[in-house]
Amino acid sequence: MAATIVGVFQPEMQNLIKDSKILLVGAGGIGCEVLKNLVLTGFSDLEVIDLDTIEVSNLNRQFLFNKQSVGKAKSHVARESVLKFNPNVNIKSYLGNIMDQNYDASFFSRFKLVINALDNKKARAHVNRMCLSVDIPLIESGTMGYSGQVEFIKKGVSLCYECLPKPEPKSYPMCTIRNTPKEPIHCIIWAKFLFNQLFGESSLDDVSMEVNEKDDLPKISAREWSIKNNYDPTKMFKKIFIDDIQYLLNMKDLFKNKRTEPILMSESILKEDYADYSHESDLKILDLFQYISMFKDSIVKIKNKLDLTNGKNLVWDKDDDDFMNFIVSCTNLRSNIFGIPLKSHFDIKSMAGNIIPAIATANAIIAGQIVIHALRALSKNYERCQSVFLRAKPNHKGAILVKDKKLESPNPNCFVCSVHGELILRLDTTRITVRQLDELILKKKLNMVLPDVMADNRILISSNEDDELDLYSFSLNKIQVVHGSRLKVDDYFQNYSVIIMIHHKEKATDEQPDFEIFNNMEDLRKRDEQLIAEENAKIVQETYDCVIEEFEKDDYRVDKVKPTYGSIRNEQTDTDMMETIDSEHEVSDAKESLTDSGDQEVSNEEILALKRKSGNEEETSEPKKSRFDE
Ligand SMILES: Nc1ncnc2c1ncn2[C@@H]1O[C@H](COP(=O)(O)OP(=O)(O)OP(=O)(O)O)[C@@H](O)[C@H]1O
Ligand SMILES: [Zn+2]
Repeated sequence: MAATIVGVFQPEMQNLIKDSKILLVGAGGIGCEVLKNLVLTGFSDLEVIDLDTIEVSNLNRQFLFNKQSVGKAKSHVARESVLKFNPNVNIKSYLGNIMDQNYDASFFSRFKLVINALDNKKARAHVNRMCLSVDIPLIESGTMGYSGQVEFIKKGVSLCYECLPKPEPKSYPMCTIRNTPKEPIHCIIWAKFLFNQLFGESSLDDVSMEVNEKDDLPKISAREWSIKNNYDPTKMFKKIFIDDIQYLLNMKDLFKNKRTEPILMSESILKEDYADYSHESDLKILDLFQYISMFKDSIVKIKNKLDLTNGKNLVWDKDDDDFMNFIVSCTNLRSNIFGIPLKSHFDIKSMAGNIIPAIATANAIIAGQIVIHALRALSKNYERCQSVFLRAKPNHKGAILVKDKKLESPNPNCFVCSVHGELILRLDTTRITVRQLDELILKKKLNMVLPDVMADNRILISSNEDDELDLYSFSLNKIQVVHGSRLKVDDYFQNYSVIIMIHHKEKATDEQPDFEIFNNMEDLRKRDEQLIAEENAKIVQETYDCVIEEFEKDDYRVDKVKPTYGSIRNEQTDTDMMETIDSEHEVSDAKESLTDSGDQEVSNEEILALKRKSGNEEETSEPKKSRFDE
């Protein structure tokens, strides 16, 4: 179109536009906009792939779709819609996962340029590796609310998608999730782990206890127990919300230090009548009996879905109503037990799905910039393909679209695009099994699809189904993978190889991560320093808690310290001050001044110093959010 209008592009560019075959990965919010732009610019040889079908919730911004398209494949409908703008364009559409083996190196090498319009790290990292392997330029993009970003990736010329570490989403200590939740988000995360444990992919994050049905029989996992009991909803309710809680209550030390003890529900609740919830608004908080009914219904419906998969695992999806009902009911039932405020279906869905509203205008701006980058990349004007950022608020020059000064060169230590990729994997070799190495570390964390692993010329993991290795259930040390072992890992599908050096570290507590990955020894050392600092802060905190506990007991009652506090907060009542002290009690901070104080010898000056410190801490402890990824 535009390319055929004389004067819009130089003849050379017109030819490039006409002759370039482009692959678009993703036909969602950004993808629809990009497809329309490409066609209107005059590109006439396009392929588009998306694994999903159209949902009603897509219609507000994915304007190539309408009500009649709901349930149909995004890629096919997007193709049909843009053909109405220009029927002479050659567009091929695929309903499929770009990580599927059909889309191998020979598939990718047919294109002049690939454009990513995806919504998850895993697929982005995979396309990055495929494009590096066949040396095809890639344009990577993403939006989050009003912000967005376009990046150009070319082997040896620019940073690749994995050159720099990506911020990790905020994580919570596993023991808080399993044992001592304090906020609704802890219960939401617990409910998502529970979903995976009962119906999804196995992980290290199991939350429901193993079951010992008879003393003389070995314990079985909650998943095995559920299968044995045919996912009976009443038995499941009793196990998860009564027996598991009783188990926690038996752990005497768990609820010291002002942690809220869970309240055990009486088994008589199991006999209550069904409480309908089907006509309630998503914005309303329901009563306990409605959540019990919702829980039981969701178990039955999800079990039916599980039966249809022929033994495969279910993958949690916020847009599946039964999965969401499971999360909502589990979250609120657990919150109720731990005295945590309940949340509406709407709020829980936003938190569980990490939902930040998608903004059509942000997608449109980013899609426009993608096509500008595409024209520059095709004419090999790489130096002008520096990253462009859409800002939620204007910068000091009043601009919302800002670009980097120059195109960044590749990171020479990148474990993906550098010649000799190496990584250090720190884990407890006595606890991590070969299966966990394969599924959780290589596939889930390092985004591989079909890894093969060798150590000392022995094959440990094979992507070839005919190789019967059967080492999956062994821990790494049992197969002589120990501190100092070097694993050679290849993913021939991604044409990607990396050496993984094993660093053994005993996992002492539940709170420690199951494994950590470092690019080099320097990063590992820095992490150790950080851990030591955190450990010291914890010791100081415990000392502080002891001192305050004594202080609150008798001699140092609030009325006795009033004069000192009164001079700062003279508007406060005694009860206000009691609350102030309590809430500061919770703030974790390094309170060095108290490390060697005697129990009751704490002075008011020291308390004041602590108050100031905890104030500072609160200002800087804002969690950092990860951008553009689920
Ligand atoms: N591995 C993959 N292969 C092919 N397409 C993928 C893959 N992973 C994600 N996608 C597609 O990328 C698109 C991303 O678009 P977008 O971010 O607008 O998500 P959405 O699912 O349409 O919207 P929302 O997540 O907000 O409901 C989706 O259509 C999704 O199906
Ligand atoms: Zn790289």
